[in-house]
Amino acid sequence: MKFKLICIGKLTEVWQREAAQEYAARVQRYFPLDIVELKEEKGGRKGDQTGLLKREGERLLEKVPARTFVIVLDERGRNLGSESFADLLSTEMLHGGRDWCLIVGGPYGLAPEVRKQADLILSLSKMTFTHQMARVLLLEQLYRSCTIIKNEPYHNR
Ligand SMILES: C[S@@+](CC[C@H](N)C(=O)[O-])C[C@H]1O[C@@H](n2cnc3c(N)ncnc32)[C@H](O)[C@@H]1O
Repeated sequence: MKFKLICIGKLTEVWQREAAQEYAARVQRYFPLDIVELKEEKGGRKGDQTGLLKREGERLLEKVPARTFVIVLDERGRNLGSESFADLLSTEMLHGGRDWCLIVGGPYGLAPEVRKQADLILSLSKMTFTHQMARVLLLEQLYRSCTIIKNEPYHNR
């Protein structure tokens, strides 16, 4: 089993890159993780956000491997506790056998066409985070799930 994380936009600050690298390295102790960073489309401030999201979405969907379990990150999605998220991962490992493809949108979110491809639309909170923060939080939750599955002390349950 492996993870592919597809993100729109860069981590602009050093502290964001360091946090993402730290948690990505921790996840990789358990599973291979490929992070693909796609360029943001320009022009959102001029008002054509629908067109921008559509173009971003088309590029993004080209990177989604076939037969993966697709998790789209969106604040309007399903809220899962960390242990439920870990259960989902463990069930997929034991019975599903599919790799996971996780998608974080850009500053203007994600096109409906991307959400339609989701097996799960996952919310980290009802609050909105920057795409950079969402990436870091997701990586931390992936790492946390790995430690929960292995019954390691990080989660302190
Ligand atoms: C700044 S947010 C986009 C906000 C945009 N206005 C929207 O309505 O989706 C950038 C990306 O970060 C992720 N994100 C931000 N907050 C999130 C949350 N609470 N739960 C899950 N993903 C979130 C999503 O993938 C989102 O597309």
